[in-house]
Amino acid sequence: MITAEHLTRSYGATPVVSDVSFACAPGTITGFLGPNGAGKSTTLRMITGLTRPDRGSATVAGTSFARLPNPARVVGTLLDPTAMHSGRSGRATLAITARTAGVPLARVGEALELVGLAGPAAEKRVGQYSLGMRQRLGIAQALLAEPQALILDEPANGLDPEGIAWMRRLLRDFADRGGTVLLSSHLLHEVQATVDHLVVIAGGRVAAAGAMQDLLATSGVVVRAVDAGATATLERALVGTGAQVTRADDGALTVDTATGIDAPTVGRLALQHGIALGELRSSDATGLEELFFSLTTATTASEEAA
Ligand SMILES: Nc1ncnc2c1ncn2[C@@H]1O[C@H](COP(=O)(O)OP(=O)(O)OP(=O)(O)O)[C@@H](O)[C@H]1O
Repeated sequence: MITAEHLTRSYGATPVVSDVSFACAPGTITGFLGPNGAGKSTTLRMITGLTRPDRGSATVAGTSFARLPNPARVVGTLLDPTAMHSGRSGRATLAITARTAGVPLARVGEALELVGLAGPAAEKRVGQYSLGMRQRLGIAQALLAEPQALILDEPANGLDPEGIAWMRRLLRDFADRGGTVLLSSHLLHEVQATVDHLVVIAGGRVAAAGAMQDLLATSGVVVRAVDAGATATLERALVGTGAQVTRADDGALTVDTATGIDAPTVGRLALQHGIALGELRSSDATGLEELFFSLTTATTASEEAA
């Protein structure tokens, strides 16, 4: 189990992470999703004891990271693959980690095999590795001491599609054996097929969280007026029916179908108000994309207004 409770951090006067709380259960993969600069790395660094929160706390397996006697055996982390010593080989890098964590050296070969870096690649210096190879080595390092949890910051960075599919299988297998996975990404399509749960962060705050299926269910009908000036009228009319409406920067309104409103109802309402529609569709096909987009832009807009 990984928990974050009210994690809050500012740099100078700028709040970077504000009151972020969530929990990741064993046997699941949680995606921590947000645009660049949303506060993902800062949150993961607070969970892993690298950055001190101004407020709030985090635990892994019931204990704060700093109090874990041998953290590598409890939680494998991949936070910055470019921070590895470039003069050492992949094998030597893992051997040092193994010694530090008290893991038998035989495990190094197994881990290299597991991430597809066995053979000549293992003997190359890390400085000669591509970003994808560094990510694989970082994942080997995280898995080396056979932890029960994994915290990975943008693990798909630099991986090709085959690499992303490989990582997906590896993480699913880890979770199926009871492990807890928390991984961050700024790309929705990267995590969409991988994770069971999502925590969406925007502007340092949790914008949405829950099971993937539940989050998909909160998407609905997307409607857009031809004349941008009519958007506010349309939004008011929709809200007047009790619908929940989110407005994106480009004027598209997403109407939550959970409140019972459907596309024909939205169309009729627009007609009653004399509003010509340029777009009216169900957002099912790209539901999560709409959700991610609307949540992140909505949060940004509300912050600007504050
Ligand atoms: N040590 C620091 N000092 C000052 N500002 C920082 C520091 N670390 C992060 N920030 C700022 O905090 C904000 C959030 O950064 P963070 O790296 O947590 O975001 P992120 O969601 O991981 O983004 P990305 O996807 O680009 O890595 C950014 O505006 C960043 O510039």
